[in-house]
Amino acid sequence: MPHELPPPILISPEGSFAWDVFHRRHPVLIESLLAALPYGPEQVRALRALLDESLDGVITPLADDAPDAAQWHGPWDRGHYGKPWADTPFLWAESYFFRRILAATGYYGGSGSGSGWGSAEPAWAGVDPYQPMKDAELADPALEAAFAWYGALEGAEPERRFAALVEAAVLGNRADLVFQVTETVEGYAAVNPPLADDTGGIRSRLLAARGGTQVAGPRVAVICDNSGRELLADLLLADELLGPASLAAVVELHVKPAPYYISDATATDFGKALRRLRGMPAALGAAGQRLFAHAAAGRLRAQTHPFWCSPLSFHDLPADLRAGLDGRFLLVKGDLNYRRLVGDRWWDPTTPFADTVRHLGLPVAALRAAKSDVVVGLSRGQVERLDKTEPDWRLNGRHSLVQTA
Ligand SMILES: O=P(O)(O)OC[C@H]1O[C@](O)(CO)[C@@H](O)[C@@H]1O
Repeated sequence: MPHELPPPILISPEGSFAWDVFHRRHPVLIESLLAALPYGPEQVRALRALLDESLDGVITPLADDAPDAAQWHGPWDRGHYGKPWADTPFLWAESYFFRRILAATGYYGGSGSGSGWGSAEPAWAGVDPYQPMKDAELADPALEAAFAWYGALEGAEPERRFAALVEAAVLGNRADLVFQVTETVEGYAAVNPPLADDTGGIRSRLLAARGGTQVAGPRVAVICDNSGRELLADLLLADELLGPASLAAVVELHVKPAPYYISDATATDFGKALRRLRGMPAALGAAGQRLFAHAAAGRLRAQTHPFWCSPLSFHDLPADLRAGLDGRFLLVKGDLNYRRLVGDRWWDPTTPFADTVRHLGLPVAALRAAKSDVVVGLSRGQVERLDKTEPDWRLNGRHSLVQTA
């Protein structure tokens, strides 16, 4: 049944999760950026000015000569420039904040004054401000032990392998670096069973999509979220999809065209993660080798599109991207992508998942640890119990969802 879209989540009121992200998480984030790379006075000033502006100022547009000004001043403009940040939809404002970090650090060249383009001080151009944090996560020697379970899957039934790999891809989403700016991720053992678990449904849809050929499944488009631990798990899932069960003919990893939300995966991160995996021992390293071969054969592809760094929900997919996704099975990873998939709105959590993704017109699965207010597809009983026993259940990252439609 079609639902009217509920109201969007705004940054205000004070005390809401979105308010907390801007007023508690972002100040810590800006300090971490300043501590991570030796920025000069221009970048330091610009980062601090951005923070001040976002806490109680009005939204300044990008300079007209910013490389993506045409998008931000065109189809992505929702009339928020010149208005107070506090009155702005959370999704738009948070995404724009991350774009403005790139302007402030000079990622697109420029002085860091907020324009981000065309000045004579290009030293930080192309430098990912989050690279030190991403590199530290990928260099962690504990990763081998954290993925040791993978070796034990050898010889396991295909259903069990698939379920374990989906679970790892969901659990990997807990480890994102935005969340860790202010929250702690406990050991995986502390996680609850998923609030919704349609892992079996995903597998049967992929099998069904093989149709009469029985040779290979559909093209699967993974709308990636974080690099590091999450991307390693996603790569192992991709290997499984391309493996003997032939659940996918091709896996496209849709990564971000630029650094975004701290740990979001770019093509650089894809390369680094796959190299890290290939360097691991035994079954993990073998999976890395296979994935390199799949990449060379065109069965594993990293793809990107400017829209993945836009401040909009998937209701606004541009025509060229929508056409490029046609015929794909979408695997949508993570919390931010979930917000963009169903819409960053005050959904009644008992709204059926299928109703919220119908706008896409594509088969889709969402794999996500809950870290924001948006949630759909639960039963009234679940919601009442959680509201009573664990008031921050939507936000604390201890609950996950595996949903498909
Ligand atoms: O990496 P993910 O899973 O998209 O999570 C991003 C995090 O940042 C947020 O956008 C809030 O800052 C939440 O949605 C979530 O806590």
